[in-house]
Amino acid sequence: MPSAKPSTSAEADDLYLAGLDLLLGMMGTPEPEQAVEAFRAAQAAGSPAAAARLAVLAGVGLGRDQSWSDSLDLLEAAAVLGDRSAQRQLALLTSDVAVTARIRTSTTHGPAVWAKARAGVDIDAWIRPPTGKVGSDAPRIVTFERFATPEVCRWLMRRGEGAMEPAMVNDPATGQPRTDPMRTNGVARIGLADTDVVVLLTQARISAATGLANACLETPNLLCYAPGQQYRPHHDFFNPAAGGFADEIAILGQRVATFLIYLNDDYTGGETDFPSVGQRYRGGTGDALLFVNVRPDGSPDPDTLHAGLPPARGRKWVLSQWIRDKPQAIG
Ligand SMILES: O=C(O)CCC(=O)C(=O)O
Ligand SMILES: [Fe+2]
Repeated sequence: MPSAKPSTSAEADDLYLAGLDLLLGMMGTPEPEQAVEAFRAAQAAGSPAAAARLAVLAGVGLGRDQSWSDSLDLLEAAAVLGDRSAQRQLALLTSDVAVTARIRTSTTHGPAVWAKARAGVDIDAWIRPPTGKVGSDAPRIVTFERFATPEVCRWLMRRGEGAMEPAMVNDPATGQPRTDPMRTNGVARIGLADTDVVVLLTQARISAATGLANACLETPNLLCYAPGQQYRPHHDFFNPAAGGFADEIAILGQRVATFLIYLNDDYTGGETDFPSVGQRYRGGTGDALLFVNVRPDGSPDPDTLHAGLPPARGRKWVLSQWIRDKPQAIG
C-alpha cells in the first residue's frame, strides 16, 4: 500500500480512479476488498471522493464489514476534505437544526461544523421500524405517513434528474427487459456506482418498515411520470407459469413486496390504483406505500394488480423499491 505521506492531488486522483476500476470491475471481476484498500490510500492522499466511496462501502458492507457508524465517520471525513455531496448529505441527515442552519447560511466551514453535523445524526431513528396503517389485509397494503422528510425527497428527486431513461417491462416469454406502451414513464436506477449514504439509509428504513432483509432489496428505481405517462395495470411478481421467468425466480427469487415513496405532491391525478381491491392511493410528499405481492403461502397474489395512473398536470416522482425473497447481488 502506498505510504500516507503528503502527496499531490494527481496521486490522490489516480488512487481513487484505481479504486473505482476495482470496485466496478472495469478490468474484469469486481474486487471490492482491493477497492477499499485503494480508496483508503486515496483518502490518505487527500481524495474527498475516495472518502465518500468508503462511506458507501461501509453502509453496504461491501469489501469490508457493514457499519453505519463508520459510514457516517467517513462521510464526515469526506465533508472535511471538501466533498460537496457528503456535505449536503450530512446537512440533511443531521437532526441538529442549528448546524443545518449554519451550513445553509455559509459555504465555507471548518471541520468542527462537520463533526457537529455527524454527531447529530440519529441512526437509530432512521432504522427504527415506523408505524404503518393497514389499508387492506388481503392483499396486504400498508401506508406510512411521513416516511421520508421533504429534504430527503428533494435529494432523491435530484438524484434522478438528468438520469432518466425509458422504463422497461420484462417480457414473459423471454424474461428479457424491453420497452412497452404499457409503461411510458421514465426511470433512473441507483446502482452501486451512483448510490450514496442517504439512499442506503432510506433502503435500511424500508427494510425496517417491511421486516424484510436489506440484502433482499433490488437496486432502487426513481420513477418520473410526465403528464399522460403511466404504468398500466400489472403485477410486480414474476409469474411462475410464464416460461421466461423460471431462471429469474430460481436464481434471484420472487418479488414478494413493493415499497413506494411519494417524493412530491405538486401534480394532479397519478394515483397508484388497485382495481381488484377497489382502492387508490396517493401519498403526500414523503408518504410511503407497501404492498405484498404474494399470499402468506408465498404464491403470487393476482389481486395485487395495480397501475401508476397518469398525472393530468405536473410531474409525479416516486422511489420504487422491489423486494425479493432471496439476497441480491450488489451492483
Ligand atoms: O407509480 C406508481 O404508482 C406505481 C409504480 C409501480 O407499479 C412499480 O414501481 O412497480
Ligand atoms: Fe408495479
